[in-house]
Amino acid sequence: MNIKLIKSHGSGNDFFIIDELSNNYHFTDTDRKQLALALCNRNTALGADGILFVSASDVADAQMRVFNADGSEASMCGNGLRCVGRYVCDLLEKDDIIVETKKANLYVKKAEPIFGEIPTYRVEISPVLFELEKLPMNIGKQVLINEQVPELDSDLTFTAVAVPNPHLITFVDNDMFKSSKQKTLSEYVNGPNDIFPDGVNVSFVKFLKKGELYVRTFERGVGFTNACGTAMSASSLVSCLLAFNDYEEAIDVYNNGGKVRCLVHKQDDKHYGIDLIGNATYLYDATITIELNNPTRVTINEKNEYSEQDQYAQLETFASKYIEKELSI
Ligand SMILES: N[C@@H](CCC[C@H](N)C(=O)O)C(=O)O
Repeated sequence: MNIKLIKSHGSGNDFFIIDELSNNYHFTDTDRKQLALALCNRNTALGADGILFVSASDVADAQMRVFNADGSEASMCGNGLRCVGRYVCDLLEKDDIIVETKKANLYVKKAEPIFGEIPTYRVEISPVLFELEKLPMNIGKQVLINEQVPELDSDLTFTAVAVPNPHLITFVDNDMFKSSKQKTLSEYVNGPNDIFPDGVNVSFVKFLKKGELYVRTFERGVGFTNACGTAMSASSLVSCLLAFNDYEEAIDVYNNGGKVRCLVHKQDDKHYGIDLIGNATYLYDATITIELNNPTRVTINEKNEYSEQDQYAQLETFASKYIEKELSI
């Protein structure tokens, strides 16, 4: 069959958008999994961190489903939601929309750029859940905020939060980014283990100065990515909980693919909301031919490159120089 794709990215976290809303595709979940495994492979196919399937919704303007590169389905994707938000806003000729995701209907709005004239969207990250059973994380506790977990590491302190996909966050110093600790820990908690039976996204975070963080994430179902939107949102929230940053104040989050901005809202002692603001950049569109029952062979019939990445590259350069200076890496 022929499938139309748009290759997009948010902070260099890259995805194929497949529109099931306007095209007459009839995918099963096995097809979606197979498509993710086939198309996201960077050695044998076009390559991406995941696929964002856009479909009709009974309760919102559209529905987004996220499949990671390993074929697993995620409940949310912050960088992906900005890309889907742009796609659906353009399709419906609207400046703001509601997108149905696995666990919540989320507000998305076209926003003022945070760098140059780059297409920018603000997305709601919700719900925010600290109950460890929601991740799930099994360590015989109900919540974990800035505490040691001897089963995981003898020095680091961790916070666990679901937004609603699961995140394990630790604030570290510069040397930690040069060590292999994040890789070893992430591979352990994303392999067969009793603490995180469904795996978890693992972020190492550096507080740079008030209103600025650097976040590096090993994503469940993918590995190290340039950036993870929900991880940067969750890390911003944790930075407010730990009093590094302030609620309702902009937090610029640097990552290996650029920079986003987060705003953390404290509704009361138990309820929080986060806005994630950043680019939604299109790289190309393409039509491919693929057999769903033998998806290893992918033929690209047509590919049109967009020119907007040239402008985005200025933000990438700016962010990487800043990270190099601040972290000496
Ligand atoms: N890159 C995403 C998160 C994608 C899902 C994640 N790998 C998971 O399995 O939870 C983001 O920008 O939030």
